Amino acid sequence: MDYISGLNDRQKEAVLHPEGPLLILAGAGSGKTRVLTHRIAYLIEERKIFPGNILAITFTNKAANEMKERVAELLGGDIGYIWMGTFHSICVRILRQDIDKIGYDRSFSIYDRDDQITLMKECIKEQNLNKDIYKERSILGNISSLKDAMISPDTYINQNYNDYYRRNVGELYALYQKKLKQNNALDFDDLIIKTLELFRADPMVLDYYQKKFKYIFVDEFQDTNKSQYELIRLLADKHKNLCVVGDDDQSIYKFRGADITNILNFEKDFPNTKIIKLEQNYRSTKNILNVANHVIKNNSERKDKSLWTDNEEGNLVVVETLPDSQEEAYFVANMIEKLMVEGYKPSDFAILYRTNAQSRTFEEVFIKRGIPYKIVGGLRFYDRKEIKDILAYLKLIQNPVDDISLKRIINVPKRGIGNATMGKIEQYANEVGESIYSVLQKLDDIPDLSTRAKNSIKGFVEIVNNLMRIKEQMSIKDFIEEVLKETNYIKELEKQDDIESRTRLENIREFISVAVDFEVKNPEGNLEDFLATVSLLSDVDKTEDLKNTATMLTVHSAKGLEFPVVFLVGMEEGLFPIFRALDNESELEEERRLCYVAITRAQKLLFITHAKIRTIYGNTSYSLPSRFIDEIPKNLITTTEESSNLGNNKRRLVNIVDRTKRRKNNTVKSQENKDKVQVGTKVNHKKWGIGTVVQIKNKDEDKELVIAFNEPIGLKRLLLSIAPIEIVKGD
Ligand SMILES: Nc1ncnc2c1ncn2[C@@H]1O[C@H](COP(=O)(O)OP(=O)(O)OP(=O)(O)O)[C@@H](O)[C@H]1O
Ligand SMILES: [Mg+2]
Repeated sequence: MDYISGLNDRQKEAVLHPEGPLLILAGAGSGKTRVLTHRIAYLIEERKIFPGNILAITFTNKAANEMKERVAELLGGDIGYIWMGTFHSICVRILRQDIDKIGYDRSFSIYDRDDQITLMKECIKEQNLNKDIYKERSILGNISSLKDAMISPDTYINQNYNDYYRRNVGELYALYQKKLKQNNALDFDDLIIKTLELFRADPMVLDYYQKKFKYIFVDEFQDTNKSQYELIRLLADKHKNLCVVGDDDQSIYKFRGADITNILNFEKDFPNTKIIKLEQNYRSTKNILNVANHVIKNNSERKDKSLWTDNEEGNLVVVETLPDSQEEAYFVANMIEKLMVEGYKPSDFAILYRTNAQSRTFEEVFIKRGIPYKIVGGLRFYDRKEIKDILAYLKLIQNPVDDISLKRIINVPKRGIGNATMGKIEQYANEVGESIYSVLQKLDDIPDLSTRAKNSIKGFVEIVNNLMRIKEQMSIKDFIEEVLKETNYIKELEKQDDIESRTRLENIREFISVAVDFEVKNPEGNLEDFLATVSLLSDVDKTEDLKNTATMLTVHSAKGLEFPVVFLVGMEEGLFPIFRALDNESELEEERRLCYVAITRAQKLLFITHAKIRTIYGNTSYSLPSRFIDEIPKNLITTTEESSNLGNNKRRLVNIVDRTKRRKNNTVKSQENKDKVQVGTKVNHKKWGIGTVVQIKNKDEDKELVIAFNEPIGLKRLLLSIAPIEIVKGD
């Protein structure tokens, strides 16, 4: 196959670049990722480079999957031995081999956000610090930045010895690390840091990977932080065949320590770097690109770039004002239905929003309308209780010193092992310096345990020991089913038999299908590999089969992707740009880059919407259109109404919004209908008016609803059976 036909001259030059460092700096949609994939294929096919000598890193799981697909397609098969993935997944692979050299067990657990929070809460308590001042989330944020900048707890404590607060943060950082180690666990930042530590501690290991990776590629280079940069710098140090591609206008992770100076350092660290700039955009219509250019040029901290396209002019960008977020969702749904009649497929559409919380309204409307959709990121599948429970069982079985996982499930389902009992056990474990699971094996040594508690614990230990014994003997799927059976997890849910428990069972089934899917894709993979993969499905980007569904995702997770039709929703001051950026110039510029990323995802059609009234988390407020909308010259935009008035054939497809404009609110009054109340249902209360159900809990035979009414009424708790409410029926 010919890997360079169909590329422009500059792109060809990059693909054919002989040896040595290569930096491709170019705007959105100019074919950076395409060059990268073509170069990989070219090296393998034409230059006969062994695929195992190639390492390619990108930012999200989804982008990594797309890259795999593109390369596999070019090679006419699969990607074979190429190492391709995110920074985190690559590091997990390295650490699984050799982390024992820096004192961890190779079966280490990977802690996600929730695990981290639990652990940090313990640290704050243990240090006797005031939890109103030391908030676990913000401390974890601090620690994460320190890790990115490769600052150790000791260094930080020494640097801030005279600052009471910071010194305590440093102490918490130290304790947190100690506890991670005790649990044989790593958080996401540690995956990078510990890999660096391993390379420093054991030059043989580093040497092995330096020799192995003769060619290294990094996509979205503008978003690598200091420690990630250090990692690739080390790996590329021997062969210096490092090819990085990036766009400073799309740098959107400054808050995570991504640093544009990496691009500058690059030329310093790798002398004789060949720099290639690409200026032709192949993705978007002239109108869309024009809009993007007009927005980004308001940033002062940027190198001027000219990005142009030969593509057709296309439709004007539609900017639509809607009364509230509900109407906004209906507008998008109607538009999608309309465009599907015109021949678009569900998978052509993306709904991009600034914050995950915005997806809820769209989901409800899409479900009602039967529009198939997937949520990337923020899909709380892996955050759901039942999934976390199963994962905790698996993690414990894999890594018995993982106290956090053990504590999560020792009494799930209920086994009569209460907090008091656990307190005694933990205290004893601390005293003797062993893991909880290990002291559970010798219950008689633990003081003050009741016989009843002991019996319950014995039962638990027996189950887990037994599972540990059989885990190698069956497939992952069978093993998970065995775990669910032996622990009575399924039985308890079946006994409960209500909507909640049925949903949970359904999610569990979905989880089992995740395992099946994993086994098909990784016939050699074991439980450990499976857990590593699942743990890496961070909420930034859950990989999913996105074929033939519309995609909902945050702008952050849309990086590098493209869609024929993009709806950029919630374009309001305080939402996008986000509230905290309103009075901070540099954060505002980051928001603008984010907006630029959003606009440049669109290939053919772009709709920008904003609502006049928005309710988020039960708070309703008036919103102004985003300043980014004002930055677009008026002659580049239209509204659906205007474009329908034009009667122009080309713009015909955007003119059927009239029916969105006024949906009638029929109120249906009937007791049976109350069964249909779900989270998100709009109800009319006799006294308080219209509100939205935001939470439903089972309460004895009844259900307790939490309903968000407009200010000043706010949140109210009501019992379903007696609440004087009626469902407000849309359409
Ligand atoms: N020479 C070319 N001829 C035709 N299409 C091209 C060419 N180069 C790139 N494309 C297409 O343009 C689109 C954008 O390319 P690609 O995703 O590689 O851009 P990018 O620079 O990586 O964008 P981003 O900055 O958003 O990551 C893709 O659909 C790609 O296939
Ligand atoms: Mg790209």
